[in-house]
Amino acid sequence: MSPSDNKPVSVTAKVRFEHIDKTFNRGSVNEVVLLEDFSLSVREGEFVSVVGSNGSGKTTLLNLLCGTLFPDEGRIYLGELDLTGLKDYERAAWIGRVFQDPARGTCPSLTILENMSLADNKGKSYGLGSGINRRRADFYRSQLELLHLGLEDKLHLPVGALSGGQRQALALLISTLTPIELLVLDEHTAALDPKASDTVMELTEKVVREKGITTIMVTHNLRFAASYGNRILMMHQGRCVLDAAEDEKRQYTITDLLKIFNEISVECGN
Ligand SMILES: Nc1ncnc2c1ncn2[C@@H]1O[C@H](COP(=O)(O)OP(=O)(O)OP(=O)(O)O)[C@@H](O)[C@H]1O
Repeated sequence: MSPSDNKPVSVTAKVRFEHIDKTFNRGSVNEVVLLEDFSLSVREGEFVSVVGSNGSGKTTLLNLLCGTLFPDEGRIYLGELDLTGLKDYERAAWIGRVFQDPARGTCPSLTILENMSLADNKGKSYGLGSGINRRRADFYRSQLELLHLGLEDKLHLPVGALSGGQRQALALLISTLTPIELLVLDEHTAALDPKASDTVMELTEKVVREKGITTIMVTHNLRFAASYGNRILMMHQGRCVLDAAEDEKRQYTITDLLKIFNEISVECGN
């Protein structure tokens, strides 16, 4: 099935997790009962930051959303589209994901132009002769200019020659090159130095705002979670222990978030 066969009738990007159960290694000594009757709804255009303790289930939520994991029970929707049984590649036309490792979003041996051409063809059927779309080079240059990193003059440079920050900025751009409905950011600044992570975070907000993409960002950086986006979720042991949006979210300082985080950890004996 090609993704276009299953395009949602509505273009709303509202995400719904409905009554999700997820247990890893069921029946073994390593069994982890992570999600039980977990439900969550994200409105179209929301930029949600997800924070929480190690092992609280943040990445699992993203994996369930992107189709690299499947729930034991429950359903996951993107707008009207039931994603639950779709494989990751079947969801790729609608969902862009940027990973923690800058090496995962781009191919180092290919040039910036080649990487962008590949991303441009995401979700389309390939025929002989497709590949680098040189007529799109001007469009790629205009997109790269948005980053203000000078990459528009380096279209023929192999991506492996870029710094981690430049590469992550490119991965962000590439993941949003085609008109996706949901952007998933999986600790995408965690491997960068403080300056590069600030730059990538500023670019993230710019790209998300300009393209109006519904975004879910997992981060351990409470400063980013407090400063960016319009909703914050704090996860602990497979549950949302804090969910604040808009004005309520703006009331939370980093100190408040840290306090809640520490209180929850102490309550649970961590
Ligand atoms: N594929 C898997 N197989 C077995 N257990 C898993 C798998 N994926 C996640 N888990 C377990 O589920 C729990 C939640 O993991 P998850 O990676 O979602 O947490 P997280 O909140 O993203 O943590 P971190 O902040 O450390 O990245 C952990 O106990 C983890 O070991």
